Amino acid sequence: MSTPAAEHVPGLASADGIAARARGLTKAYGSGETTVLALDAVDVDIARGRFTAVMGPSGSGKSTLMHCLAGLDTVSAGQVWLGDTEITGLKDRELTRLRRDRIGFMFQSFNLIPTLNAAENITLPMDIAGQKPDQRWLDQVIDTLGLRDRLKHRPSQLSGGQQQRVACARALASRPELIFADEPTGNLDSRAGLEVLAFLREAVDALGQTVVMVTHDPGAAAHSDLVLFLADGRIVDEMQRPTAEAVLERMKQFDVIRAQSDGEGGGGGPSAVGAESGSGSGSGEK
Ligand SMILES: Nc1ncnc2c1ncn2[C@@H]1O[C@H](COP(=O)(O)OP(=O)(O)OP(=O)(O)O)[C@@H](O)[C@H]1O
Repeated sequence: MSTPAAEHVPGLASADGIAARARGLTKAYGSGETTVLALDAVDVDIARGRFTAVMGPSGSGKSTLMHCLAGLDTVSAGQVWLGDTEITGLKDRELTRLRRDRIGFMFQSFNLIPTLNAAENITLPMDIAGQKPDQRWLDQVIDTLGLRDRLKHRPSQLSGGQQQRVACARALASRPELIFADEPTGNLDSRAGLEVLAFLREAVDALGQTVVMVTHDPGAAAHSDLVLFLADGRIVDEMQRPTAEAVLERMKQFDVIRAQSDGEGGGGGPSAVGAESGSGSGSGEK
């Protein structure tokens, strides 16, 4: 599936064009000498109706950023909004409800319930919440994902790709404002991975969903509209209309900089990264 051109210019979208926003988002783990600064004053806007990928070296803060944006983790400083709702400062119960009602999640491990069939797995979060699915929407999701003839199958009777499609349908079922996908193709072979990426793309293009995906795979990132590059807890670059080759080239620069800073005895901070970057836009949140 081809990736359509991104019209969105990060940082310039109108307020209602932003699905999630962070300002000065800082997350430290531990205390004293063992403190790890996982996120260092990150400013980011996630555009509504777009597919955003988050990339960066291992330990750069990708999962932490996703968890803080999704209200799965508390922040040390800064503010996070989902739409117009500031989620920093919400109580646990309010956060749980907000996640349940407004966010969909897809993880590397599909997290399907083995004793439930595909249809039951898809609607489980809504059933638990006592919500009735919008049947027309659900039908559209099931047909878009090609799951119609698999609904009565249990996870063990489905291939890995089909299981991930069920997980994708489950994330979409309640028509959430925002879908977070953490390495959604990590456990799949390349063909099944491509299928899932095509469906996420379709969820954005045909169903108008907003997707944020953390990935290590330049080929996966190439399905997005915009790639945000993290290094040492900061967004150091971004690339619109990414191609796998351009993303790979950009990622190689991280390795070069890391090798250089290792050679110098460490200390190559984010400011050392990300000057020129091929197709990077150079604008927006840095
Ligand atoms: N619960 C935790 N306690 C202490 N440190 C943590 C915790 N979670 C993450 N970190 C640290 O925060 C930093 C960012 O971690 P994070 O998992 O967000 O990185 P990542 O980019 O997602 O990495 P990977 O690509 O390896 O999954 C790392 O240095 C990590 O060791």
